[in-house]
Amino acid sequence: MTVIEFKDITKIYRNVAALNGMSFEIEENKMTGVIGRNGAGKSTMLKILAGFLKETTGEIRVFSQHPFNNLKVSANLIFVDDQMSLPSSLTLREILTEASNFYQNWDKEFAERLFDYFSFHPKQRHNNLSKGMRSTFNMIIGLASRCPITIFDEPTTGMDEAVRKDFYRALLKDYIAYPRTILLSSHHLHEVEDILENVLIIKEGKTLLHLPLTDFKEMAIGFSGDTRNVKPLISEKEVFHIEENGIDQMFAVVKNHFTEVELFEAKANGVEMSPISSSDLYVYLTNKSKGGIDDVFNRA
Ligand SMILES: Nc1ncnc2c1ncn2[C@@H]1O[C@H](COP(=O)(O)OP(=O)(O)OP(=O)(O)O)[C@@H](O)[C@H]1O
Repeated sequence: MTVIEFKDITKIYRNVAALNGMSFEIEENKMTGVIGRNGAGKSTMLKILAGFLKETTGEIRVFSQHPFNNLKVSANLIFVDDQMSLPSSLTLREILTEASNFYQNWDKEFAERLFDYFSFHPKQRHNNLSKGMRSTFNMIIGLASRCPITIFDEPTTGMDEAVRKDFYRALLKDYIAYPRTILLSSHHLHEVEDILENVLIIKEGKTLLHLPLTDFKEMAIGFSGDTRNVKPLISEKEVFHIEENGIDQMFAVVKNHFTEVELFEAKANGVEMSPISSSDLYVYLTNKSKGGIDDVFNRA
């Protein structure tokens, strides 16, 4: 069943177009990674979906309803990010108690176990926590609430390496035990790819790709070798990346629609083939059209 639908959504902030006609659908109880470079529009999209912001144009449905200021949506959705505002007058213990009253699927025992594991003190206050501890505490709320739609927007900001690993592990284990629709945004595909089922890649305010991660991992192939042999192989193919490697040598990353015979012939011509990791492919696909960092150093 589809729980989230975006149809041609735009969002204009004054004169900045953050979303440029974004469309996608999310099925119930899937874990989807929302991946994109800085400024791609991830947070804007997630905030529109959560009902915090209103789209400029387009059609959006969450549980078949328009999410902006919608009670059904807010009662069944949690949005976790590093700016999550929690009452500064309450202690962490009091915040957990309030959360247990608000979220109907709240798992008190699970929240307590996470709270102890991460060594929080019940009398600490949220606004006195370090950046990483705040993210960790917010993560506890996000997990223990077990909302039908759970959104984590860059949840690991400030967390150290060990806590990040614990977070992803806890998220995966809890999702397997209590399946729900989870959206997890990140700039770093490599960090989250082990736990995702689907990936939604956003570029310049639009959906670039939305597919199962396993398909994404097999989507591209790399060819390197003599330019005379590589070029004919990739002509009329979807090319994601090209590098010239010295004189008459090149490396190309292309969509993998090759037959066994084509690959056999390429190998016979001395072309080397390599798998492309999903994080490398993501970087190639989301590179800016203006060229690379080297161009900054090349004065005309
Ligand atoms: N409140 C705002 N007012 C004006 N422009 C905004 C506002 N919020 C976001 N933008 C702009 O909209 C675009 C998309 O921003 P958004 O925060 O959604 O991207 P993002 O993919 O989440 O980025 P990051 O990964 O850096 O957090 C950017 O150009 C940003 O500058």
